[in-house]
Amino acid sequence: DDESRSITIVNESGRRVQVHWINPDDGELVPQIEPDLLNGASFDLKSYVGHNFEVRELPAKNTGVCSGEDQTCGVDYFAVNSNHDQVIYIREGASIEHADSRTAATKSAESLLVDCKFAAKTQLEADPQSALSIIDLLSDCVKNGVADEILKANEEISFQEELRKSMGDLMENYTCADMTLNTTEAKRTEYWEGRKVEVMIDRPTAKIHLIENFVTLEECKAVEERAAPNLHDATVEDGRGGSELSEHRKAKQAGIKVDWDMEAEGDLIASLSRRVYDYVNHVLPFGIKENGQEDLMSIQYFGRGLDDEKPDRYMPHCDGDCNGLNFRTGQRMATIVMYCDIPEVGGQTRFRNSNVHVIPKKYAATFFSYIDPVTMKMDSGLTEHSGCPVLVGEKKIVTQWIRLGVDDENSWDSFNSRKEKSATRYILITL
Ligand SMILES: O=C(O)CCC(=O)C(=O)O
Ligand SMILES: [Fe+2]
Repeated sequence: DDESRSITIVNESGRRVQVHWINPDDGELVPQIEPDLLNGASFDLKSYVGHNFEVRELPAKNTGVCSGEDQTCGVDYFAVNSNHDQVIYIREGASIEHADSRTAATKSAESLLVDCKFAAKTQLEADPQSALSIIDLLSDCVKNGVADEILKANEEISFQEELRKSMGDLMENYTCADMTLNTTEAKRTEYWEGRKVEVMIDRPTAKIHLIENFVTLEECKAVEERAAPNLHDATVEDGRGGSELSEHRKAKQAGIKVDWDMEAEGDLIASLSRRVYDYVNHVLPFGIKENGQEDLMSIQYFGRGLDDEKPDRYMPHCDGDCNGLNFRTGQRMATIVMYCDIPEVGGQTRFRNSNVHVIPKKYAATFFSYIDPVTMKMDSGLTEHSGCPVLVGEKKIVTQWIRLGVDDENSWDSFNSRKEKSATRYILITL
């Protein structure tokens, strides 16, 4: 959980030491490594923020005494803090140096400043009147140093991200096929209007929530009835503003217009749709309205048996932009997938890059958003997701893709038809 930390303990004291956890209830010393930690050795300790430890030097085996001047054994203490990458260095006389992600960052900031300060001082000594240009010199020096550090960190993040994505890619078919895999454990549980909400991912640009009892049997029936006459093969964007059939997305679908005039009379579809926007507005500070939004979408996957080679499925994709760049007005930034019918085999919703695996639960919903409402930057892949192959039974979901920056005058299709216009031009040129 959020409070657990893995701590590396490195013994550089020149002696054997013993490491004890101090039980806060009775002060009892609980050994963490048996029989002791040899000089030059290290081990990883699983602990929690706030836990206290004692490190004690052990007497030398041959002399029976410790290294201190009066032959006393050195003792020191440390507490697990909330930073990551904590390393406890045990130095001479068992004195402790506690390093972590913050001290490492502070150290590199310090060493950066030392060089800049030196340059500024040299300049000041050469020309004591040049205060202004020294400020420039100093700030340029710091700016360049910080930029270099950020660049290095970002380079590392990109490298790790590539690794994680290629592993997710490789794992997709295995994890979909693994019927023993359960829904991933939540980070924490919340409640929304009496419904249990499991928070799976909570990052500035990416949130994934599972909400129980989001939709009712009656609402599911109402959607299914309205969808039935319009069900057709699902399509994907063809990259030129149009749409096309694809192995990427094999399912039936039908758009469902919400009759907002009927909301006051308690129309089932309108009240479901209202709940969708209420939830989005509960999580995100945009005050989203229904005007100009996409229709609700009924998506239905049909199982044709365990050895179907081309089962209904929805291959990994992002619903909106997931390139880490700025949000574009009128585009999607959140999705709610509601589960009406659950297949017997297959049909999990899977977020491969964040290792969130969801076994659909009847009437539950998966909410995810892919925008940082503060910086307006888009997610860079954590909300990429798929609908695993449906092999036995039927999976019927209702999806709402939620856009930002649409209204009656600028409805969602006006943002897409701009692309379609250029697609028409493209076709004319190729003809
Ligand atoms: O079928 C699923 O579980 C995922 C559906 C989906 O990706 C979508 O509707 O955008
Ligand atoms: Fe999707």
